[in-house]
Amino acid sequence: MINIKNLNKYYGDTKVLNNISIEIDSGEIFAIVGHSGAGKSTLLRCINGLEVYSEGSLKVHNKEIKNLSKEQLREFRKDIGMIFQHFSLIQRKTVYENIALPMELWGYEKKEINKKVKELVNLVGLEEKIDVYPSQLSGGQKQRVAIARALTLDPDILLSDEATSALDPNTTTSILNLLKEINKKLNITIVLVTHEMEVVKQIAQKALLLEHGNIIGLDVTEELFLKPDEKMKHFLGENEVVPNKGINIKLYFPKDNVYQAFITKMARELNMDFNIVWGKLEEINTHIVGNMVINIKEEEKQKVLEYIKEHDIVWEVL
Ligand SMILES: Nc1ncnc2c1ncn2[C@@H]1O[C@H](COP(=O)(O)OP(=O)(O)OP(=O)(O)O)[C@@H](O)[C@H]1O
Repeated sequence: MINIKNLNKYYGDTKVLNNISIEIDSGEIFAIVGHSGAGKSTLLRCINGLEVYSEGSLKVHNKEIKNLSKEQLREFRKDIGMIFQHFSLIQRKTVYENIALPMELWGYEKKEINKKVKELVNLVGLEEKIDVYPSQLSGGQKQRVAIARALTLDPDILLSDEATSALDPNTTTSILNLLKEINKKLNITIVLVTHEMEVVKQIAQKALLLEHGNIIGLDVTEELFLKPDEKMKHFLGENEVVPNKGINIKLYFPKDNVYQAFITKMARELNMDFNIVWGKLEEINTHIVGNMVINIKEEEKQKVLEYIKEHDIVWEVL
């Protein structure tokens, strides 16, 4: 649905996106992750034609965005909703009027607007706030209004630029749950930009890691977190401190694997003790994944590795 190939973008002489190639499938929730200044927003804005890219190709529904005329671009943007960190609501308009705005601008009839706004207000759970002004809403409620407004023209893509960055963790979770619901119910592809790993873990099926305009990771979310490479570890700020005596083995537990049972069973069946020196379990996309570092004696290395291999566990010796 969105195909980006060898994309480069410069601001003046500065290259801010370097050789970006990604494919985003229809119905996917795709995260673009990176620290401040990595180029996330620029990439997102290239997708809806708000920024022009210097080199390479960016196709949405097989249309090369840089070849679209002004009029075509206007039509194209109708199919793309966008939400922002600071909601961008109009303060002197009510919730109803804010949501109705895109349809009014496109000249829809009042009756049709009314039907759609009511439907969307219901979807985002703000029926009781329909006639209030943004100043009377919490941050989470404001973002709900912005989401409803982004959906009025029935887009098939929703772009989200740090939409939860101004919200507390509980409100963030409720907004992410709403986005997941919208993704499923309306089959909308969601591309979201964030600097928060928690957001990626909670919602994204695939993620792209950007650093200084370069791709440093691109994978299914579970894979990225399950077995992070050196760049990813650096990115996450993880430093594993392990004993310098004996052998340290890191075990990766993919989804659906019963990690605790494996560890205790291995100890029992091999009749040996080992230390768990490091471990982390997390929920990613509603699956429990994690990794654990065990420390064993040099002479036990072979039998432990044989056991691990038999049980189809991903591992590495540190
Ligand atoms: N209009 C512009 N003109 C010149 N340079 C720009 C412009 N917009 C962004 N930049 C630069 O491009 C780089 C990427 O910016 P971008 O906003 O895409 O990063 P980001 O990852 O979204 O960061 P943040 O989360 O801080 O917004 C930065 O170095 C930024 O200073």
